[in-house]
Amino acid sequence: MSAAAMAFDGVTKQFGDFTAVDHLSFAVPEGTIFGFLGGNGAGKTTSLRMALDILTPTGGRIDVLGNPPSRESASDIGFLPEERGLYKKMSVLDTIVYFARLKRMEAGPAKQSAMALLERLELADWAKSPVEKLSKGMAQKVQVATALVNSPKLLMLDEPFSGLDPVNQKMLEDLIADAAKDGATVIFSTHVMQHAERLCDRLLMLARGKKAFDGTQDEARAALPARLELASRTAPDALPGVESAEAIGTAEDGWIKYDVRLNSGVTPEQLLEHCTTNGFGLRSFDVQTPSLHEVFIHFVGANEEIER
Ligand SMILES: Nc1ncnc2c1ncn2[C@@H]1O[C@H](COP(=O)(O)OP(=O)(O)OP(=O)(O)O)[C@@H](O)[C@H]1O
Repeated sequence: MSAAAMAFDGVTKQFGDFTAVDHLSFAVPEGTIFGFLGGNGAGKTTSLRMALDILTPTGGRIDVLGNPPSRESASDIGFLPEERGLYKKMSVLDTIVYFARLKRMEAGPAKQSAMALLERLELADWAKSPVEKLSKGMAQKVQVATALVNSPKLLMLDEPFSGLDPVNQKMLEDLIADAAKDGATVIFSTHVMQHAERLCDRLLMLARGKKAFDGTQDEARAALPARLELASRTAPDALPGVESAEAIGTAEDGWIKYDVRLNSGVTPEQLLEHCTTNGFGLRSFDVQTPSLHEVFIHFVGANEEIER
């Protein structure tokens, strides 16, 4: 694995008696898109704030771009906070340039980069307008631009999709994917599985401050018992490795469709091989890939608030 852009090692954060982040360890490999997934109050924002040196951990160690969290690294990091806020009277372009200058960009390149982002975000016509004239979603896109303007090595986006309509969500997904293609490491928090499903190389699932899962999407899916749909003449429930088989419909000529769940650790390939070797007639055999939502429920539980 390549070097880590961020690593937590046994990190805990307590607010009084309440433990918001509980002995959390994970690493974000450089150049990946990494999703922080968890329901409300899971500890996502608290973790990002510790990585940005806004909050100090109660215990454990954090490494960001090879150093402990510090304001010194600010120019290498782009951050979209959960609470959005910009100077209302400042123009859209000046706002983005202001943030670029804070990150030590020269005036010329700052303006160029800001305009390129505004074009990309379809906000170029608003460059001279004060921020207060923008809709909430448009203002959020401007704030995304302030995080991206200096092409930071590490992007941390806290709930970047919330408040955006589907067209703008897609625009932001493309922007995130392109930033990663250009070499940035992107960490974003969300409780909407679809964005994570489309974007993330790796995931961290949090439940009440504790790590519930950390790894790739494939690894997460592989941990779930396999499910498949098959059509056979005989019920498949007695086949080895089958946990349950529910008839879900009849195909022509007496073939019956079944929704089959396998025992943990049994693969669909093993079942198929058994059927072939033992002459168990099959008309169809379709492996069902679990959605990230199902994966989340498996690791974190159905009681956590989450959107599909
Ligand atoms: N400054 C604080 N003082 C006391 N408790 C806090 C503070 N900040 C966060 N918490 C608590 O820590 C827990 C984790 O909060 P956090 O904001 O990190 O969750 P989150 O995963 O980002 O949730 P959400 O999706 O709702 O934003 C919550 O129970 C929250 O009430």
